[in-house]
Amino acid sequence: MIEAIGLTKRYGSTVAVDNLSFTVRSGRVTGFLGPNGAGKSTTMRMILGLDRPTAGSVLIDGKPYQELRHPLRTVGALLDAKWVHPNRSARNHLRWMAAASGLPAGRVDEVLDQVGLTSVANKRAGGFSLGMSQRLGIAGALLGDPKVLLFDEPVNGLDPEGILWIRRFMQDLAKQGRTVLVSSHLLSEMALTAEDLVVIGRGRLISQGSTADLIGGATQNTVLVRTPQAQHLGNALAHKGFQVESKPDGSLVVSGASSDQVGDVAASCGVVLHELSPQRGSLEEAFMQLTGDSVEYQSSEVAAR
Ligand SMILES: Nc1ncnc2c1ncn2[C@@H]1O[C@H](COP(=O)(O)OP(=O)(O)OP(=O)(O)O)[C@@H](O)[C@H]1O
Repeated sequence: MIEAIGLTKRYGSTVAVDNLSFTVRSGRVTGFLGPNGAGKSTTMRMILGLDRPTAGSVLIDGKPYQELRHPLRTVGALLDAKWVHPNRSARNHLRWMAAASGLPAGRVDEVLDQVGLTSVANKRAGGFSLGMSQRLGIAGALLGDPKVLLFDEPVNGLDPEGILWIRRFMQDLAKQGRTVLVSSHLLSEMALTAEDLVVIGRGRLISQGSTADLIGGATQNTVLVRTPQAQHLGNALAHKGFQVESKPDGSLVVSGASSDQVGDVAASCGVVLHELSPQRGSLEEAFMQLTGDSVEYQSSEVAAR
């Protein structure tokens, strides 16, 4: 578990992280979201003891990083996948990491296997594709078999296959009971990967909770209906107090009603339905709704909305 309590970081007059409190539970993937400059990387660095909070604290399994008895066996991180010696092989890079951290060399081949790099273990890491570099970075994070894992933008620049691999891998790590915190700009990807979300803006907490609740709370669910008797059904729904919008293609979008309610109204007035589908809001919509005022540099078009 990760617990931030009143976490604050100032760089001169810039408040990068501002009295931030949140909890990241074990056994789930938690997405860490926020507009550019929101303070995600700074928060991750403070979790890892790489930056000292100006005020407040952040605890890993109840302790600040500096007080962990076996830090690398407790928490692993992928912050920058290109952080390798280009001429070292993947295996030697990990051997060097293991030796520097007092971890058993036997872990190296295990983690190479875990991330699917065994066949290229003796190849120069400098020649690796971005996807392979990310896998190597993840292997490094796993060396100490930690219960807590942090990934900063792990899917940036990856192709769909690489993105899918990382998604499944993170979900598997969480299923093993680990705490997995992952920051990403790819919201649709986060909606699929993360069960919980922590959303920040301008260094402050905007929202935290389950992905489903966050999307449900910040967006409106509607029901799309297609029927050859649109006018008749539209009138009946409006009569029931539901809000109905007619689309140019003749379909109806009903707000304030469940698909069951719309179906019941249709049946009660003998209307034939060709489609009845609940429309859920997306994480993109929820994110824009939640972070609208927290974007550091906004285009005038967005700002004017
Ligand atoms: N070492 C530093 N010195 C001064 N200001 C900093 C430093 N590190 C971060 N900042 C500032 O703190 C704020 C938060 O930055 P941070 O990189 O944590 O945000 P982020 O959410 O990770 O952004 P992005 O999504 O763009 O990576 C920004 O205004 C940034 O300019």
